[in-house]
Parts: sequence; C-alpha cells; structure tokens
Amino acid sequence: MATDGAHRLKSVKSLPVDRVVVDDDSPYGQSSSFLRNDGPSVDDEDANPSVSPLGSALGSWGNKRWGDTGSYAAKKCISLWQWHTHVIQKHHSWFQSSDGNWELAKILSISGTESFISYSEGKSKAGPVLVAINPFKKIPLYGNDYIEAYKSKSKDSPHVYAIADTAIKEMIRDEVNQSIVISGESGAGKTETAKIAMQYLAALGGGSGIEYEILKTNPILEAFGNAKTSRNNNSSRFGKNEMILEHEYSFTTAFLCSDNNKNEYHGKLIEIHFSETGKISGVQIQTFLLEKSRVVQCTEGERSYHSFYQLCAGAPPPLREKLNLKSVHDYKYLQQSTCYSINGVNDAEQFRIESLDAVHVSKENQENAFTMLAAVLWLGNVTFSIVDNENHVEPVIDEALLNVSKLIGCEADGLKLALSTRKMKVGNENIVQKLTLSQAIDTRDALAKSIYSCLFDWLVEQINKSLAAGKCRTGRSISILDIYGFESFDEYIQDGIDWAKMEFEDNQDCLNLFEKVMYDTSGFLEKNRDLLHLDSIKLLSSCTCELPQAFASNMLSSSEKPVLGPLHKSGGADSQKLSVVTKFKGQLFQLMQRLESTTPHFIRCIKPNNSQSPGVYHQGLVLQQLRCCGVLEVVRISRSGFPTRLSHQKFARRYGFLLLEHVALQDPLSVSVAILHQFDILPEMYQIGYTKLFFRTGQIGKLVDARNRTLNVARGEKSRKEFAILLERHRAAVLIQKHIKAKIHRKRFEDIHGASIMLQAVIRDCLVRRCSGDIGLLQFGPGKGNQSDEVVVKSSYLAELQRRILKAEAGLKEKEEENDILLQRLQQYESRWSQYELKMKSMEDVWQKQMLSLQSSLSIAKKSLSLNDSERNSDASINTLTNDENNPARDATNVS
Ligand SMILES: Nc1ncnc2c1ncn2[C@@H]1O[C@H](COP(=O)(O)OP(=O)(O)OP(=O)(O)O)[C@@H](O)[C@H]1O
Repeated sequence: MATDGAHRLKSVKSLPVDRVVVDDDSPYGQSSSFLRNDGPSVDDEDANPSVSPLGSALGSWGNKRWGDTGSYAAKKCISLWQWHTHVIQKHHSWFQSSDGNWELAKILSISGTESFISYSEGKSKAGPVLVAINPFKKIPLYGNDYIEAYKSKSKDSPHVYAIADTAIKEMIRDEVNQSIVISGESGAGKTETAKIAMQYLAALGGGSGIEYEILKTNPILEAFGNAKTSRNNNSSRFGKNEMILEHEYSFTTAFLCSDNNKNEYHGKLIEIHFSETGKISGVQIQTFLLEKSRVVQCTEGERSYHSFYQLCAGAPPPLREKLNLKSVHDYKYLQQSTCYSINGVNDAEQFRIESLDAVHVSKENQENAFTMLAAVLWLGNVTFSIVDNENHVEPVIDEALLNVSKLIGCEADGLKLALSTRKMKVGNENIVQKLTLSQAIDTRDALAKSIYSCLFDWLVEQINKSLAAGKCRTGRSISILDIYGFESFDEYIQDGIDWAKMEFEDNQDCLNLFEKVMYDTSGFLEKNRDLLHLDSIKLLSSCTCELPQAFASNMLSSSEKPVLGPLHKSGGADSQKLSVVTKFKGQLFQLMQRLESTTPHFIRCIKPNNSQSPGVYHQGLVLQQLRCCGVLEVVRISRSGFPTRLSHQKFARRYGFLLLEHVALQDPLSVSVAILHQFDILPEMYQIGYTKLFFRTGQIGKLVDARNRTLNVARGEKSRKEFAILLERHRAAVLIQKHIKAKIHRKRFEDIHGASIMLQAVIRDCLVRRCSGDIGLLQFGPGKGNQSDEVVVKSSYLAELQRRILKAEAGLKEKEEENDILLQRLQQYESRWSQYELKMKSMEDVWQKQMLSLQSSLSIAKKSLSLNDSERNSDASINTLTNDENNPARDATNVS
C-alpha cells in the first residue's frame, strides 16, 4: 500500500510530448475549463458555471496567491486534481490521454482549443492527508529496515511509518496526545494500515514486551469482530461505517441518508499509552457498536463472524465433544448465505488460542468464550411449533434447545418460557403474553445477538484489563481510529476566537435536522431493535455459567444509565423512540471529546478496484473515493482553520528564549505577543485566544526552525567551551610531561654519574693502596716488618675493598630499580598522553562537523529567507503541500 507510487495520488510514467484536446468529459472538469466545479470544491459559492477558456484560466492562476499565507483566503473553485496540479506547478495539469488514462503533464503551448503538452513524472502529496492505495498483495515496504529508515529520517517519502513517526515525535515534543485517523471505504485497507501504524509504534516504543501483546490483540479482534463481506474478505464489523462511503460531509448525515439496511455504526479506537521514557506502557481499546445483525443473518456470498467458522473447523476433539460442535453446514445462522469458506483461508489454522494466551485470557475463560459461541450457533437451530389457533408458538424441545440450555447453564423449561412468552405489567397486574412465531424468532435472535455482542465486549474488557497502562502511564497517548474526525468550533468559541473568519461549510444544519425531527422507527429502524426483554436477561442472570451471569448484570447496569441504550426494560412505546441515532450521537460525542485534545494525523485508504485484485486500478473508482473521502475537505479545513494551538504558557516557554529583548519576567501572553512581532507573523495568520494561541497551517514552522537553529548554535557553543577546556588540559599535560621527563633524565644522569664516580674512586683507591702497600713494604723493609702482619694487612685491605665493591654494586642495583620505576611512570604518562591526543582528535572532528552543519543550516536559512521573499511575490504554493521538515506546511497535520 505504501509504495512510493501507491502514495502518490497516481503514479505517472514519462511519455513523449503528445498533443491532446482537453476532454469535455474530464472527471476533473466537465469542459475545457479548469475552473469547473464537478467535484469537491474549495469553495462552492465561487463555482462559476460560465466556464473560462483554458488560456484565461491559466492566466488567472498566474495572478493568484496559493502559498500558505494566501491560499486560505483565496476563493477558487478547482477540483482536487487541479488543485494538486496547480500546487506542483502552475503550467502543469491533468490530461486524458488516448488510452483513457489521466496523466499529469506540462503545458508547452496552447493554440485555440488545442494544447501541446509533455507528460512528466508526477509526485503529488496530498498535504496533511496520507493517501494510501491498497495493493491487495504483499509488498516489500514494511519491516525493520523501513522502520529504521523512517526512524532515522533517511527516508521521508509518504508512508504510514512516516505518519506514525510524526505522531510519536510530536507527542514527545509538544507533550500533546496524538491521533491517527484512518478512513476509507470497506476493503480500502484501514485495518491493515492501523496494524502497520501499530507495528511502527511498537518498534519505537517497545522493549518491555507489551508491544508483542498489543500486536496479538489484532487476531483476537479480527476473529470476533471481522467477517467476509461482498467488499472485503476480512471486513471489520466494529471498525467501519459503510454509510460514510456515500456521503462526504460527515458520517452523521451519511448515516441518515444511507440506504444500507444495517443502519449500524461501527468504530474502533486503539489508544496506546506511553511512559515518560517514550516506551509503551499500555493500551486501551474502545469499540463502538458491533454489527450484531450479522450474527443472525447474512446476505448471499457473505459470512458471519470468523470466530464461528474457526471454532467449528479448528476446535480440538475434547472441546468439540464438550460443546457438541457440528460442521458449519449444520448451523442455520451460518447456512443462510451458503458461503462457508474464504478463498485461500484455512479456518482451522486460524483457530489460534495463543493470541488469547498472549493477552492473558485464562484457559477457563477461553473455554467459557467458546461455549458462548457454541450456544449462539445452537440458538439459531431452535425451532418453534404453533400451539394454538392464535399463532402462538413454543420452542420445540430438541437437540438445539437442550444444547443451548446446557451450554448457558439454565433449565430447558426456563429457556422455553423465555423464548415463547413475555411478562408484562398492565396497571398493577402482571400478565404473561404468549408470543407469535415472528415475535419468538425476534426474541431468540435478540438473545443470540446480545450474547455475541456481550461476548465481544467482554473480550475487549479482558484485553484492556490485561494491557492496562500501569504506573508508568504519563497520560500521553497515540490513538488510532479508523473513522472520520472533523473540526470542532467549541474550542474556538471558548477561547474567544472569531471563527466567523473561517470559511467552513458547517454541517450543523444537517445535525440539527437530524436531531430535533421525530422518526417513525417502524421499518427504518426495525433491524436495529436488538431489544432484549427483561425475561431473557433474567434467564441469563439465572444461569449457572459465569459469562451469561456477567452479561446479564452488565446489561442491567447499562439499562439503568440515563443515556439511552439498546436495552429497555419496558419494551413498550419508549423503546420505539429509541433510535440508533441517539446511540450514535452519544458515542460520537464521547469520541469527539476524546479526539479533541489530540493532534490528528490523517490517512485516507483507497481501494483501487472492487474485485480485491492486485494490479488492477480503476481510475473512476479511485477518483470517486478521492472526491467523497473528504481529502480536500481536510486540506481545506486545515488551511482555512487554525489547526495549530498552543497555550500561552507553553508557547512562551518554548519560544521565549528566541526573543532579542529580555522579556523573561513578563507574563506569558506578553512574551507570546513579542515573539509573534519579532517573527513578523502576519496578524491574519494567528488568533490570540484567552488561553491559547491559534495558528494557521504552516505558521509555526518558522518558529520551530528558528528554535532548532538556535538550540543547535547553543550546542555548538557548549562544544566550543568543552574544546577550550580540553585544549588547556592538553597544554598542561604537555608541560607536566616535559618536566617529568627532564626530571627523570636528570636523575638518571646523576645516578649514573654518581655510580661512575664511586667506581672510579674504588678503583683508584685500590690502585693507590696497592702502590702504597708496596711502598710500605719498601719503607719498612723485610727486617722491620713481620711477614704475617703484612698478610693480615693485605687481607683486611682486600676485605674492605670487596665490601666497598659490593656496596657500590648494591647502590647501582638500587638505582637501576629506581630507574625502572621511573621508566614505568614515564610509559604511563605517555599512554595517557596518547589518550588525550585521541580525545582531542575526536573533539576536533565533532567540532568540524558542527561547524559544517551550522554552515549548512545558515545557508538553508538564507535560502528559505530568500524563498519566503520570492514566495510573497508570487503565487507559488508548492511548499504548502509537503511535509518536509523545513516546510511550514507540515503543521497542516495539526487539524482538529
Ligand atoms: N498494506 C497492505 N498490503 C497488502 N494487502 C493489503 C494491505 N492493506 C489491505 N490489504 C488487503 O486488503 C484487504 C482489506 O483490507 P482491510 O481489511 O484493512 O480493509 P478495511 O478498510 O479495514 O475494510 P473494512 O472496513 O471492511 O474492515 C486485506 O485483507 C488485505 O488482503
């Protein structure tokens, strides 16, 4: 899905110069005009039915400003494609070539109704919305290498990873919760995209092992919440809203107008919590109404929930025996559609209890859950026989009825009564009303639907308990939602912002119409009346099995809540007023509340064909989705609203240090205003609220860049200081070394010198004594001296000589040892010295790099300054669509 080509709105190959006549049937404009409004438009009120010829259209573009600072105010009526084209280059446009395909091309010249164009390589980003086309096959664009590439920013092409990366980085940087809103029609790839986003977040925020458990929630939710539909073999029946598809404004209106019989809204919100260190600390899953009707009825070619088929095919023999499981062909709820299998899917293999193990659902609870699945299947086989001439019925006591009562743990008679009678209070009297066949079938099906949906909710609750964020929770989270979000005005109003300055197409009228109108619920809402009568709830609460009891108590407690729910005790006129609309509104309100505090990022999934085939691209279908999906709406809202919001405190704290004059002691509002002035932010580009500052798309980018640059300079300053200290140390070390070396050498010299002198003295002494002995002999003469005395003198002299020699040798040895020690010290000093040298070298490298990066940021800043100047004087709006770091437009993702 996220190939480069896939993320382009359309991949275009280079073709030779061609000659085309602008097609009157262009989906981007119905005549040769580029200003026809035949799709989602920037501003409908400017739609001009009197079309302009191509030449003048181009001419008029040349005078328009579509940059960040001008486009919000410009009122033009151009189609999405034209808009993109225009953003790329004003002389580019989309043309239909002879093979019927639409290609981006450069207009070389125009002659009358003919234009000479050159097809070119087209790259078009859809601003704050990532457009992801489902490839319907595995593509090598995911996994660790890609995660690393996006993490290190060595890749920045549009990708789900890029969106997830931005979300996680903005969460940490801004300390604001983020949301990734994934929308698209059934089969467009929302579920897969959500998984890919989760994969990235798990890789970046993983480490504790919880990321593995989080990823394991997907197979569980898919088994119990997904089913094969005509549009998607693995369609989430809790994570989608088929009604959006047909109506672009909002799902609220779409819901009303839908001709889809299911009339059920589905949704899923996965909230991933992070610890202070940016690691995942837990997850919270919120699912909205499950498509319950699928449990008891599904249309031709579709299937019920995967869990039923997986259980029947994959349950091990002991479990099979315990639940008295049969083949899928034997269950009436599954028989209706005559579709039992999915091409290429082995249901037995999909029966994977290790996922339940991974999220710590106990073996006992796993078996309880499978028992409920079997009970639902057997309920569908319960039949009725007419017992009187008023068409009243009673369930047939057969294998099905007995199995149900055994599986849920109730008496067969109790079940029989609950399915065929209804206790009512008329006045002060309690009466028992027998049910007709259709009423009994409704009651049976309502019980089956309730058991299944309660089971689903219970499973989600188990997952949430198991993966709840513990003490490490910081309150920061990224929510992944596969449904639309839209701008809320409440925040503007609360902050005193004049939101009349924003040109929104408000659908409040639709909402109002939708709410204050009284609907006749019979017929329209018939299928949504999952009314479970008190008798059935009482039956469940009387069951001996744990789960039915828990379901009953949940249903009773939710029925006591003031918000209208699916359950009404009376089952009378009041419950008829109960509408899906009310339920939907409550859910929507909660969702909006939750999302309002987040910075949203949008991914729009596109289905390239309806046959779920790889390599097949239906232009019309894609165009229709682009038109209906609201991509343009999101872009428009993000550009016309004030999507970037920061409290005065936060803004002052973050950017205050950039101020040239010292205003640190002033209040945050004054600091904020001073910053805005210093950076020449045009007054129409922001609004100052009571508590927050509101910025139009792209404005904050300038400040972010300045902040980063200044912080980089500060980092350079720090390195310089460190370098100076090291240099000083280095010099000191050299000096010390010099002195030590000199001292060592001097000492060595003195020692050797001393030893030599001593040796010389000893030898001289020896020689002198030898001479003096001879003289003595001569002097005393033989008669005067005594021979033995002479021997004594000589031997004592020799002994003295030896003693002195030994002493001199010992002295020498001692000196040598001292020398060794000194040499060792010298070596130590030398090795320390080389370490210092290495450190110095690396510091020099760092220093060099920092100098280079500073130089390059300086030149970028200079360039962007000169670009900004030239942008102000031209209509270039190219930058507004890119999410480039240096591009202010990246803030466009901050749409609420
Ligand atoms: N990125 C992808 N790579 C490969 N195949 C994909 C990708 N995205 C979607 N698909 C294929 O398309 C099918 C439908 O996708 P997915 O179930 O995510 O659609 P969806 O929009 O969630 O539909 P629904 O609203 O019905 O639940 C998937 O089962 C898968 O076969």
